[in-house]
Amino acid sequence: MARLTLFSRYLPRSCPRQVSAARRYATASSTPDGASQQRLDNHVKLVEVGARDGLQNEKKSIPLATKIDLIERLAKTGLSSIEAGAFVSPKWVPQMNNSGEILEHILQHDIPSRSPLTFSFLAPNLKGLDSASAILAKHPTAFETETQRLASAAAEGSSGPHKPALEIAVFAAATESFSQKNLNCSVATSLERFGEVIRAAKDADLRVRAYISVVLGCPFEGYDVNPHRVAEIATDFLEMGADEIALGDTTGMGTAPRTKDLLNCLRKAGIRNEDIAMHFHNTYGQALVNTVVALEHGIRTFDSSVGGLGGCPYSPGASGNVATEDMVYFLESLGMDTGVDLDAVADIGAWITNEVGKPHDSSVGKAVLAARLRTKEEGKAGEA
Ligand SMILES: CC(C)(COP(=O)([O-])OP(=O)([O-])OC[C@H]1O[C@@H](n2cnc3c(N)ncnc32)[C@H](O)[C@@H]1OP(=O)([O-])[O-])[C@@H](O)C(=O)NCCC(=O)NCCSC(=O)C[C@@](C)(O)CC(=O)[O-]
Repeated sequence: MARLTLFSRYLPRSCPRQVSAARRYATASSTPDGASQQRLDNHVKLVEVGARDGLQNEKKSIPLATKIDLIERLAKTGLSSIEAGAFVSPKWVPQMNNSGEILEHILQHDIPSRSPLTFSFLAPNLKGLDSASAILAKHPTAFETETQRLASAAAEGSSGPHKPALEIAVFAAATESFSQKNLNCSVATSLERFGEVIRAAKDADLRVRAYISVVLGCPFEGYDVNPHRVAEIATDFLEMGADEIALGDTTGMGTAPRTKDLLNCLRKAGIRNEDIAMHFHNTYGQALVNTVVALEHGIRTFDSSVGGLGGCPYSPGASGNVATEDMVYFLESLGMDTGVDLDAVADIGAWITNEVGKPHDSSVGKAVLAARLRTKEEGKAGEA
């Protein structure tokens, strides 16, 4: 395993309060015998969120064909988890309005990929889950349930074509102000609704991801987000049956010391690293530094967005998620294995940012493409 010592001398502040140690939950990341499935070695799982988080704020309607093309291109790069859409109110997020057609497409076509795929869709309430479930019901054998996905993953040498697995994602906030703006309700009300969604999704044997937004800074309440509140919400989600907690640094306000503090708080609350994913936005350019902190802590699942697509409607000037290209290059330079083809992702980043008319926001992506062009030109000059 790669040795990461950059922040090993950093001493976190003490965590003054813990959530009840008596709380109990078992997530689907546990095998029946209790052994953790996640390999805490040098493998890092990247969750590609460009097609949902990356595109949801675009004002101009992006054609369905472009979204499907993006998802299919990403699937060929070695990325195994792809967030593909959101069953949210079209009045709130019009760009996600054709998520049902995207799900239909995924279920009706064999999407070529290097590894078994999981596609994730957001659902803010039972109405959203019902819309997704109605489509799944039309194609009951076209996808793997969570039980089937775990069995396939456990099967030695399982190769050949795989049906995709489906995941439902719910999303609460760590602050009341953000919850009101994003979900039009309090955190407590949102958790009640998400409890219903999670129960129904688990009854349908679907994997559930639970986001908590603004964990390291809120556009309305500032930097001082209470890490204990984050730990409480994460614990609530796990008790409801969520399989994974995705910690959203929505505004990119997170810093290395506060990332460390937050993760220590979650650890003291009994939340396991293998149940946590980090979702960093790069607005302040801190995403890779915070990634090192999380890696040192033992986290091995990170979200990213091809080309650095994205933004936050409530954070003026917010840039997108950390770019997938930057994450692949950075993680592999540390000796970690992502399984993702950097060249292929760099091509997709250039293509989709051009399609959407956004600046290409991946330093690594641009550098890879420039280096490739230079090599080609030198080759031509050599031949002449
Ligand atoms: C939660 C609500 C619906 C409440 O919105 P509301 O207005 O309070 O709810 P409502 O129940 O009064 O519904 C309003 C209208 O929306 C419809 N509606 C209601 N639900 C649905 C649904 N599921 N699908 C389709 N339509 C729906 C409903 O039928 C109704 O239509 P009308 O009767 O007026 O014609 C709304 O606030 C909403 O959709 N919010 C989602 C906002 C969103 O998608 N934000 C972005 C995702 S979160 C994120 O990006 C952060 C993350 C995850 O990336 C991590 C990070 O970076 O932090």
